[in-house]
Amino acid sequence: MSSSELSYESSDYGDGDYDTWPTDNNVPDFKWAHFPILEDDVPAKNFGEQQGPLHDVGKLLAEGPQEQQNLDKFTFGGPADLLPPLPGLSVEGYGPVALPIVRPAEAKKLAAKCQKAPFGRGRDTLFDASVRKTWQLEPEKVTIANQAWHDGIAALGSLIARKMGFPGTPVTLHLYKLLLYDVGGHFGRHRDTEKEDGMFATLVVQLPSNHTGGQMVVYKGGASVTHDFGAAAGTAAFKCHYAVHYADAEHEITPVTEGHRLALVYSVCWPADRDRSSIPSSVDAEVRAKMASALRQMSGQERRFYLPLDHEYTPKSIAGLGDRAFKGVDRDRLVSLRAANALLPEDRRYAFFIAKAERRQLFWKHCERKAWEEYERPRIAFKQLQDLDGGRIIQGSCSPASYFGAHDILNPDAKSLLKLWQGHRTKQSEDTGNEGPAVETTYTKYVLLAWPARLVRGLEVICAGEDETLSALLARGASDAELADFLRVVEHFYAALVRPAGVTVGKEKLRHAIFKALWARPFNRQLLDLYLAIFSTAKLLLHSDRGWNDFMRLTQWQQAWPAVGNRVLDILADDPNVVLRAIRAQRDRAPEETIHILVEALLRKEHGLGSSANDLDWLEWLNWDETAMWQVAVSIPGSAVCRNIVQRHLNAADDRFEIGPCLAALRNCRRKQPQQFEACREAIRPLVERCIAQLQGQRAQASQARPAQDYWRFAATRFHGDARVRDFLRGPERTTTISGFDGSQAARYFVEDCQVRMRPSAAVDAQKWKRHGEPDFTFTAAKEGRGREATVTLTKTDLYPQQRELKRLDKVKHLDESLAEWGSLLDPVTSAATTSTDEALTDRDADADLEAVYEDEDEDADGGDQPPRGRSTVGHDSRPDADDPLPTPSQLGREREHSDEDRQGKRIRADPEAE
Ligand SMILES: O=C(O)CCC(=O)C(=O)O
Ligand SMILES: [Fe+2]
Repeated sequence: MSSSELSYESSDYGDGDYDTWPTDNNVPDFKWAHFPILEDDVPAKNFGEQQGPLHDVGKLLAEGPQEQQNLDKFTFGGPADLLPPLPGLSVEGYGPVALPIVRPAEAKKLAAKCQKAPFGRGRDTLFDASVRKTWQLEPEKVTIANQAWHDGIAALGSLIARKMGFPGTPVTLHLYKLLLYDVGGHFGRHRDTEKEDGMFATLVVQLPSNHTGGQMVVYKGGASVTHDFGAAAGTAAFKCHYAVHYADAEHEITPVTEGHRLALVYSVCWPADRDRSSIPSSVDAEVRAKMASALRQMSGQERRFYLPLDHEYTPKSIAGLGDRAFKGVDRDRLVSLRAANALLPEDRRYAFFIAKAERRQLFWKHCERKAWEEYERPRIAFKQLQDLDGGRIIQGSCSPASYFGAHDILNPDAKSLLKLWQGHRTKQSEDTGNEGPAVETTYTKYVLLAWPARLVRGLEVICAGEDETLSALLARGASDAELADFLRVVEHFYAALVRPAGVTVGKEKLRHAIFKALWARPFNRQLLDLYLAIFSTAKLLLHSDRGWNDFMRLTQWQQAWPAVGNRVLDILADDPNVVLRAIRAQRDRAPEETIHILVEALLRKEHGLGSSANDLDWLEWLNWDETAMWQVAVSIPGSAVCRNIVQRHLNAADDRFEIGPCLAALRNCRRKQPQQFEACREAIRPLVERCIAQLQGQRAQASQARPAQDYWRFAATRFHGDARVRDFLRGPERTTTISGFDGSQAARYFVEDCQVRMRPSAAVDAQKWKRHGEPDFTFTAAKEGRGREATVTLTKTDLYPQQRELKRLDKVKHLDESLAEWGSLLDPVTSAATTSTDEALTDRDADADLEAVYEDEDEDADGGDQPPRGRSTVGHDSRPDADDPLPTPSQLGREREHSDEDRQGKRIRADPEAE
């Protein structure tokens, strides 16, 4: 908006009974008078729909027939040829008035019969000669004797109707005041009050007058029109002249500089019984049909839209008359829209409402830059919704504005944003202390709202407020059916609006109130389903502690949970992050079952937790480990969690997984929840079977004795001394003789070196092997001969191959035991009965099973003189004992802090080839 447009202030002046917007915000403007805010305007091409049905409707409305362009001649006038020059005017207590008045004494006498004319500001009636200076007389004190005058006035009514674009409409003219101006008489810029129902314009008839000045200037937007009442033509003294302007047009009467001016003011009104359907639509049938098809399309998409009205209206006229107060293009557009709407099938029609729209924007003065700046984006609100004839008000103080998108504005004239909103403006100033002064500007303007008729119940709920509607329903003991009806509306609007935007707060209060209401009444599946349809994301359900508590109540609700539990889990599974966050925040105070349920939700979805490598991170983040997962998994009835974890491991490409925690959990389950054991075992079976198959493979390999020809091959030898010795140790020969020494001394050193590298103490004492690490060779070295003839004879000893064989047998035994145990867990007969085996097995460390992985030292020929590594270094201490009560998540979390390092080595591979 340009500053010139903004800098004019509509003064709230009018007649004594001036009717204005509620003016509580209207602070006198001494300090803020001309704050130079330059709000950036937005051209029509940058907002609203640019292509699509609403845009089409706008274009069709703008197209209209040509005369529509003239409809809005907001003011017109000229010589009143339809009126006789002499009305036969007489005034009570004065008698006939001779026109024009020329003698000051007469004027004075007439003025004595009149009152000083007041003007209104806000709700007050004031006298202030600097604003208005004229004499006025009530119509009751005026008589007009000339019948031709009355006929002329009636004819003028028809002319006005025609000029304003509704030919044939019998508008009526009511004499409102007689006005007399002396030298200096004037009336500052103002808008007229709509003095009576149906008044939409003002007609001024200036009686033959002998004066200069006293012209009427009518403003609209940035433009103005001046009516000089015959001054230029020199006819003022001999004829009547008239001017008509819409009631909302601002106008002023310039000061009379000479002589006297006498005028009659008429209110121009719609006929009292005006029937809306009698107003002809100015669009032809073809345009109407096109418009109908665009409306139909929009209504099918449940689109809402609004049309900012072009004219200004007072609350009184809108409240009293509804759309009958509409003027010019507003009236015509509404007629067209309604005509097109009427062509639609009933369930596709729009319902139209008039609403008072407010566009508020806060500006503040930047202290340093000394400039006014936009403080925040403008806020729009629609208030005081009423249907077109004003008969039905939609109650409530909530604005449905957020249910209209940025594209839902109908802008037939392609006005810029600020032009569109230009209307009544109020300002409220605030001192915000250090931040400097702030000014809130509010543009107020009536709009036509279009809302799909079949969804009007939704509009009612939105306007009344969901919370308020619910409390009202509950307060009057609404039935389940009524509650369901309400929930359906909320579902329709709220869910559709909020869910895509991901809004989580705001309606949390409503969610809680609804849940409380459902909880308080006997279980009703339909209501609960609606509740879940509205709050259908993990965020919406678990938002805040209150959300969590309600969720817990739901899980413990005996009839409800079995009915809707699955659905809830599915909802939660869609947003694992939210669930994880909730678990983390709540687990110290939540009952274990609730945590279990949430974990189950996490594991439920194919793409939920458990389907990617990140999942392990999630668990880490949760401070949960595999053991805890299994503990939870097997303890959940139905063991859906088990199936999920199992599936996750079966799917994992690298089949990296720990069977230990799984078996421990399974054993625990057999002891603690025998009734559930069967289901868990079946869930876990595929995984255990796969492990058994792997163990069997390992056992098959381990059970094969070494072929005789390989007996003296110490294939894994890592001997870092002389390469000849290493090659000998790795080879099939038992003895070899090495020669070519520089002398006896060199041969002796050679022998010593061999002995050192063999770590003789370990080599001779098998019992110490475990402690010092197992050597991967045993041999003796002996020197023979002297001088350059000296040789060293190396002889492999039996100790190493024997230990190797013992270890192999041990491994076979170990694998047999594991296989027996795992088999027993899968075998229905033994697993159901044998508690003794059970005890024995549970005492054993489950992870020892995995140490039995076949160590094929032949493969293991890398460097380094470390003893062969033990395969599995699982941190046994870190894992809760299988016989302990199921650990709570918090226990697990605490425990984890101490056992991170242990756990590093915990994930091992069941597949020996992969190591
Ligand atoms: O004096 C006139 O012509 C009109 C005065 C006027 O604007 C009013 O009474 O509201
Ligand atoms: Fe006026």
